Amino acid sequence: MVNDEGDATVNTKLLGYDFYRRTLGSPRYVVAPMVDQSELAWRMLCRRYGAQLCYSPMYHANLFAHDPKYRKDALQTCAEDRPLIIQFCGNDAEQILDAALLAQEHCDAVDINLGCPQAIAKRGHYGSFLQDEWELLTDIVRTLHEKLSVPVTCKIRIFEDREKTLRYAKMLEAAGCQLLTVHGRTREQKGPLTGVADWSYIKELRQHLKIPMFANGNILGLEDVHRCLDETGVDGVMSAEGNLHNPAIFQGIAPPVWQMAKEYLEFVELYPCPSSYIRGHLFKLFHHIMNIRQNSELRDTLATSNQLEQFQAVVDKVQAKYEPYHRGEVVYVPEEMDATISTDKLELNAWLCQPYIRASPESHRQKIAEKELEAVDPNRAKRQYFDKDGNEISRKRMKKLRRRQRRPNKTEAQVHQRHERRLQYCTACANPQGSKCEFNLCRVCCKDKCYGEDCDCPGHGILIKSRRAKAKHYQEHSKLEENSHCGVLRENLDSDPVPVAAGDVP
Ligand SMILES: Cc1cc2nc3c(=O)[nH]c(=O)nc-3n(C[C@H](O)[C@H](O)[C@H](O)COP(=O)(O)O)c2cc1C
Repeated sequence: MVNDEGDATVNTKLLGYDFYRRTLGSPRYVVAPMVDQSELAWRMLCRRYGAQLCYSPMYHANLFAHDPKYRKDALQTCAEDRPLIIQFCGNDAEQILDAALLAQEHCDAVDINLGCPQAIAKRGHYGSFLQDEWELLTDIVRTLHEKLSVPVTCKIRIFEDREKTLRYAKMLEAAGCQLLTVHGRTREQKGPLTGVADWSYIKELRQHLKIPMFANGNILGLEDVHRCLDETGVDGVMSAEGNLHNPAIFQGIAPPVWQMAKEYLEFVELYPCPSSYIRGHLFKLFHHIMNIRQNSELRDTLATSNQLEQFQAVVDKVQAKYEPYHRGEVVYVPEEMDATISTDKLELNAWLCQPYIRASPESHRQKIAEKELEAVDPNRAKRQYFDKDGNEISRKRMKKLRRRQRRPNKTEAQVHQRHERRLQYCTACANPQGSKCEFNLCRVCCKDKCYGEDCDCPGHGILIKSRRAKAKHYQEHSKLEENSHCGVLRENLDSDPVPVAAGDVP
């Protein structure tokens, strides 16, 4: 394993698919590296519920190499915590190597984080902010590949440019990367602009690379995992947010949140971790419950808890309140959501582990636009809505689009495709066109046209011309009947009032 100079040689370690199959055991279900969230206690819970490989949170190579306390906390693991990949960030080959040499006997591979898009990564010059420094990356990956006794792996984001993404991945493979995780989003897709990951890039890389690959992004349930495996041809699928909301995601079940929380806290008793991690996990698990207006006190209690007993008490309260509904002993009347937190009105089955569906980047842009307009003209802002192409649309239409985007298991492309199929714009304004309109207009413009040009649109049910003709007919043929019919006529017209102009019905 180790040569005369103390260096591990590449000849003695398993590489590529041998490493994937024999060392890792061909995992398909992978828990992502998550700062402050993929700690030992959580990993153990996930393994119990079907995770076949876990990543550690990302560690700073420099701190790990030089701060014994940081390293001791980071290396918290146990015999059952395998297979395990430990992830580092850094921008210096020797520094990362120093850290990795100290970690290698506690894990099955060392991963380099090349995907982090956060401002802190920009300041520290690591993660996705290295994705244009191919010489440096070659140096880092090659050094680890040559000097470690375990394989080196990488986690990347895509470039918008497909061809560049492929060259990037090939460069890492050529430098010695033995397994590549591809997060199908660009560096710019983060925070409220996260949006949907594009698996087609991952599929393309899979067709050109020889090393094993994991796909990451858009995994909200087990059906997504299998769809992703089928669509991209990758070897495994990695989940982060979906896993935090449902640690049993890889078993395709939705257990009650208190069950997962209790089991997690039992692992925390065995493998302690900072209270901030625990709070983070419980807030994620209880996301849907904590959004309910009546639970605001519970939310405050959890926010200020920092002892294991306090966390257990919160879990007990959640269980006491929701278990009778879960058992069917009491009929659940959906509760009202806190409007300051969620745009949904009611929450259904909030006590079951379920994914959190992020708002789309379009609705985020919409909110920003509304705020900006509000600042200029408070009355106008409330009336302005835009679709993803920037066209102004009605409030009703906007609500419909938002509802569609919140529907689980639909990629943005699918939602958009359906929307495109049905949605044509009015030729006179940016509102949606009536699907049967004679003049390719929205209802309002169509009505204006029919009034102004004395015509009918049966598609919209706007029959101005016919009604006026009918009115004239009555006027001309029965002076006597006119008054009695006029009332009926008016009644008929009320649903679609025709302005009474000179020469029209009096
Ligand atoms: C709480 C949290 C912490 C994360 N920490 C890391 C990390 O340490 N290293 C890393 O490469 N990615 C990290 N990520 C990104 C995820 O690994 C993953 O790439 C991203 O969330 C997309 O996957 P998802 O759609 O399944 O959430 C983190 C994500 C979350 C939500």
